[in-house]
Amino acid sequence: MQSESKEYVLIQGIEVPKGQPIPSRQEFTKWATETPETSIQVSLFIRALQKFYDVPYEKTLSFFQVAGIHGYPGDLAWDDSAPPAHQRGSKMIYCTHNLITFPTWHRPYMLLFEDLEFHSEADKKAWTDEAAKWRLPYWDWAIPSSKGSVPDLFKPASVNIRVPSAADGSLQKPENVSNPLYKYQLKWAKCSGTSRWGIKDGVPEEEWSNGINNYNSITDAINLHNWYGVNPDDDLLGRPASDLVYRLLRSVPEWKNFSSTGTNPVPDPDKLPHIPWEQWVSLEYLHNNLHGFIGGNVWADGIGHMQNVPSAAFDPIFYMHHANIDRLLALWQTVNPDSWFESDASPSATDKLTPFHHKFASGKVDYFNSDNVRDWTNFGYTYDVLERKPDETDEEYIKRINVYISTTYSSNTGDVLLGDQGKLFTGDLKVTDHTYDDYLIDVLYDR
Ligand SMILES: N[C@@H](CC1=CC(=O)C(=O)C=C1)C(=O)O
Repeated sequence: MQSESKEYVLIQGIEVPKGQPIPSRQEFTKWATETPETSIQVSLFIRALQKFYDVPYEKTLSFFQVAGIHGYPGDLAWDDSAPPAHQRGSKMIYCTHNLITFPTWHRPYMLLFEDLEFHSEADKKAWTDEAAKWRLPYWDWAIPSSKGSVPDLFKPASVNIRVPSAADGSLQKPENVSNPLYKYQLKWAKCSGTSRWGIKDGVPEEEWSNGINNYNSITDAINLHNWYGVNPDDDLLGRPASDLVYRLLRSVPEWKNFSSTGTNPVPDPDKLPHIPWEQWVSLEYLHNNLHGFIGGNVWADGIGHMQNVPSAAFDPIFYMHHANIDRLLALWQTVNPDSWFESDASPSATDKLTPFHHKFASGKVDYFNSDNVRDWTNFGYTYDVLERKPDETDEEYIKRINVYISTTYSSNTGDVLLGDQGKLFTGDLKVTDHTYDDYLIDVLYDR
């Protein structure tokens, strides 16, 4: 990305040197490791994010203004671009919700954040190799092994991070710094620190205005998966996040249904007849639920910035959540390679994704549109789980990704061959287009 005087901020994606593989965004929990103090990339990211926070808010590329693109302050044009055009409360904001451009608008937004982290880190010269490989980590809140817990690196107010090695190559004592992943703090406002499940009904403002986090409430919410809009008789309730990820990626093949709650509206749960989940579960629906689970969505127990569109992007966890939403989009695109906006769709695939500018190969500077961001690998990143094997055909690749989706997310879905539960065909038999792996025993013997 480059910023030129009197010209727009251009979102290009991090450049990959010719002949080098495209680096992958990694899963946050694994990436952060249990000992962040030995990781170069963690150190780079923490330092870069803190520097980003420290940019004065009047600057276009301050964290304050970049986070403000998503929702509030609202009404203001960012980077002298076209003004925001979507109504939220009494204000106009940029982010597209309830529209089929929900997934594609957030793609360049994450690229902008990734670019800014990459370009502003502190010790690039010393650690260039690691810096060149760094991409925005994603937090996979659905991965069954995490049991819904928030990765440790988000939790402490300060962290020990690695410093460059001594001249003889030995590791030096780590440096203790305040942790920018813990919260973002405005310098002037009363409601200054971001909270997760921290702001409660009736509790005096002084107690939460500095920011409060209740991680057990996030884990409980993710595990209780109290999805909104679901009829109590529906078999979706009581299922974990992994189950909804599995259903969405495997059983919602059309873009208009997959992309948005606008074109795939959540029905009134009390109205009969109940509409089967395949007809209303979307990426945006799953994403909305997680905003509530992460931010806090019960006034009596505590709410927080992530549950509210205008304030969500001020919590740094937003970017790891949205990298994961973009990964789910990329996984879905991989297994549904021909699905995209229909020709009469509204908004269309060529409608502009304001305020995000790009310099095209022709040299022209214009806003991105959804077609432009369809292939994410054009923007210098992919995902660890989507790395291709050499010599793999498209067909083998798609099959392998389908197997990855099934083996990672289908536990507890009630699918066929649930060997560990000794049950067969307990799944939703209305879904007919699945293929299933089966056992094959190959016996060789001497006659
Ligand atoms: N219930 C919220 C969920 C939500 C979605 C977001 O995109 C967000 O940033 C924050 C919260 C809404 O749709 O209004």
